[in-house]
This record gives sequence, structure tokens and C-alpha cells, in this order.
Amino acid sequence: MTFLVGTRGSKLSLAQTNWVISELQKQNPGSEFEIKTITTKGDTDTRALFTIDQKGIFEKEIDKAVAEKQIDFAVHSLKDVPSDISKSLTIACVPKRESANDVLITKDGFNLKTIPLNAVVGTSSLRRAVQVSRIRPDVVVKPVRGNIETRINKVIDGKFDAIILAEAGISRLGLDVKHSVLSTKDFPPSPGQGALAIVCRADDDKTISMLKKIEDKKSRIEIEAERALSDYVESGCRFPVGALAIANSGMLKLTVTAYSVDGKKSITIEKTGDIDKPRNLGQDVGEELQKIGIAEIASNWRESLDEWNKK
Ligand SMILES: NCc1[nH]cc(CCC(=O)O)c1CC(=O)O
Repeated sequence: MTFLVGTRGSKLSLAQTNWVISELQKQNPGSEFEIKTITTKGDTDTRALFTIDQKGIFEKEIDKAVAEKQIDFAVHSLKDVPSDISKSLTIACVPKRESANDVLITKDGFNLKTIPLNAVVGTSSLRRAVQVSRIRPDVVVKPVRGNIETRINKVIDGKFDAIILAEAGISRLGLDVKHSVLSTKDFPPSPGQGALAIVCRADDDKTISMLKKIEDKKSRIEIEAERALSDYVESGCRFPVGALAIANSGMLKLTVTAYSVDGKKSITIEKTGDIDKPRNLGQDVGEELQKIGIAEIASNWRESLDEWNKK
């Protein structure tokens, strides 16, 4: 059988999709796969930054094609998949997660301590903007647009002294670029960062069983806890947070940090829970954040985002 696979046309999305197909072919000899690239709003609307209201800007059109049976499954970066995907679809497979860390990319191999005073740092994430300003309040953070290669070229061309990207993106592309890995303590990542989500129709048992052969249990457990937290916070305060779950030797630990608009205040909660109930852990941490007053420190996120988008 030939499976039709949907993906964005970016180099990263194609690299991810080709990797998934090679892993599937190892476990499903004889299955054929044909890639169909689909343009998403996030690919064309380079003006607008990732504002909170534009959920699924890199996912919606591709999952629509799955739902309408134009393709059999879609390969996404999991962190770009909103929690409220159509009930007719399912994240059938989460393959082995790559690094969840962010990295600082510079032309001359600086790190966050050694980049020059008042350096211009580019990021398309308000979470990263707040995190870098807490450590280096002198640097000037500016929004940066475009796909990974385009952003890196803006550092090489001197338009930015540094940019912040996900380590998973540069490693999947095999990019040999000077970078320093940022700790998940200072830069807790977006929920699901470094993981992939393979989405198909919830009633397509044949495709689901084929995809399940490359499921990574540890990665699934971790992202389920992170997404449950993200669902909870989105439904509550709707602003970006940093979250990382680690499943190790039978234990599941979730660490979440939320920041005030100016980055001066933060709340960090670390909790362990039942490894077989990751969503419960995510919800428990969400409830604890609500109890200790996340709404207050999260107020004005929207105004700040609008301000930031105007830079
Ligand atoms: N839409 C942004 C996006 N979605 C997935 C990745 C990187 C790969 C990943 O996190 O799995 C990126 C780029 C970035 O954050 O640097």
C-alpha cells in the first residue's frame, strides 16, 4: 500500500518527514510512502509573529487534508500542534524526541555570557525574549522572521549578533553552525519542543497500527504531561510558558515556569507524578499555578505581545 504523507515544504519539515518515512520503512517493509507538501498560513504570513491567537498556523491546512482524506497522515513538529485538533483526528505516533533545549546561535561562537554588551538578539518567541532578558537585561531583543536557514543567515550577514532557535531544528537539518546550548533551567522550552507528532484519522486503524511501530513510549509520556499543562494554562490564562517533563526509571517529573510580562517575576513549579497518568500531572501543576496566582503575573501578556510585534 502507498501512504500519502502531508508536510510543510520547509527544509526542516521535509527533513523530519523523510526521517519518519525511513523509520517507518524499517518497521513496515513493503509499505510505500509519497510526500505531499502543503503550504500553511505560517509559511506565507511571515509578517505576523507567533501571536497567541494564531494557533495552528503551521498545522491547520495539513490536518484538514488528513481529515478530508487527501492524505493518510501528517508529520508535524509537536509544539506547533494546538491541543484542540479535530476530534476526527489523532496524534497516532510520537517518535523518539530530540533535544528539547534552545540554542544561542552566533557568528563568532559567543555564548550568553560572552556576547557583546547591548548585542541584538533575534527570536520569534516571546518566551525566549523574556528568558534572555532576565539573564542579559542589556541585550536588545528583536523579532526575527523566516525559516531556520533564513534566520541563521541574518546572523551570518550581521543583521543580528545572535538568534535563539530550538536545538532539534539545527540537529535535524545537520547544520554546522556555531551555537551554545541553553540550559532548560534558564530556558524551559515550549511544551513538546523537540518532539514530532504524526497525525492521522482517528478511525483509520490500518494507518494507526503502521505508525505505532515507531512510537517512543518515554517521549509520548513526557509530551502528554507537557500538553496537559499547556491545555490547562491556555484554557486559563492563554499565555506562553516553559515546560519540560522527564520520564526516568519509573518516575515522571514536570517542571513549569511562567513569567511576568516584564520578566522580573517568575513562578516555577516542579512536581513528580504517576508515570502512567501523565495528563493528571500536567493538570495538577496547572491547578497549582492557578492557586498561587498565575493569572496576576500573566496579565497584560496580550498587550505586551502586540507591543513586541510592532518592533
Ligand atoms: N514553528 C517554530 C518551530 N517549530 C518546531 C521548531 C523546531 C523543532 C522542534 O521544536 O521540534 C521550530 C523552530 C524553533 O523553535 O527554533
